[in-house]
Amino acid sequence: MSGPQPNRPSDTALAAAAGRELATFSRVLYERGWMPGTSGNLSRRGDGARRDVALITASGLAKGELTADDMVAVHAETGVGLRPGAPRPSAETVIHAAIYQATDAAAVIHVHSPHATAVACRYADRGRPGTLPLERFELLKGLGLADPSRAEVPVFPNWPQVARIADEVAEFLKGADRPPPGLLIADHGITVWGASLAQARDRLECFEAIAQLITLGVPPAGGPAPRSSPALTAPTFPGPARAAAPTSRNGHRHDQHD
Ligand SMILES: CSC[C@@H](O)[C@@H](O)C(=O)COP(=O)(O)O
Ligand SMILES: [Zn+2]
Repeated sequence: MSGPQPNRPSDTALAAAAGRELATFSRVLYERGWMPGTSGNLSRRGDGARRDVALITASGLAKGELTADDMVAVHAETGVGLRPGAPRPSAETVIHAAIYQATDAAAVIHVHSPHATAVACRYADRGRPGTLPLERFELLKGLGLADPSRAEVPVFPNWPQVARIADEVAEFLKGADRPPPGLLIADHGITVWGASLAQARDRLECFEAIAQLITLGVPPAGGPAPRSSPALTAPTFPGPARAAAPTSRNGHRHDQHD
């Protein structure tokens, strides 16, 4: 994004390219089922001299059908629209702005992916922000953490006033020492950031895959999963090389070690 401050992203070739990139990522995430209805929003911050500007998806549109003209230029760190009368920016622009203000992020993605949303519902500390500790998961290495063995993922209440969520996000990020690049909103979804849309998307995939394991019964932290967890009972495969393991009356398989 260079040249005069864009009123619409199509005002400059670079802004149009950024708008197309946002539309492409949005369509792919929509097609995964992570942006049902008109949910979800994406933004990308300008480079260099254009760092004060971010392009964000317009509010209330089907996120699988966006074009570059459906992106709105806002002030990156306040979320204030740069052109009155332009399409309305995402209702959650202030959350993106809080992240741009407190981190080095150049892209932010918010989706309602099912597993992250389920985990956000289950681990919410009702009425106040909390954190969900994550340990052990190999995919923590995909989050760019200083210490990939552990992350404390914040979980925020889904206040009806988005500005209140944004204030709590800003407060958390201000006080956190190298926080993970993602946050959960109870009963709502997940927001993830990175140095590019591709990096934010990769991190989002890692968060969602970890959340899927948690919804399958893997404890988020604190040692290995209990052997008795029904969702984690190992499948048995028939074959001549190994006799079937004896089974106790409660149906649990006794492992044989040879
Ligand atoms: C389909 S309602 C979902 C919205 O309330 C919101 O959570 C959301 O993700 C999309 O808001 P938007 O203003 O379109 O960016
Ligand atoms: Zn949302």
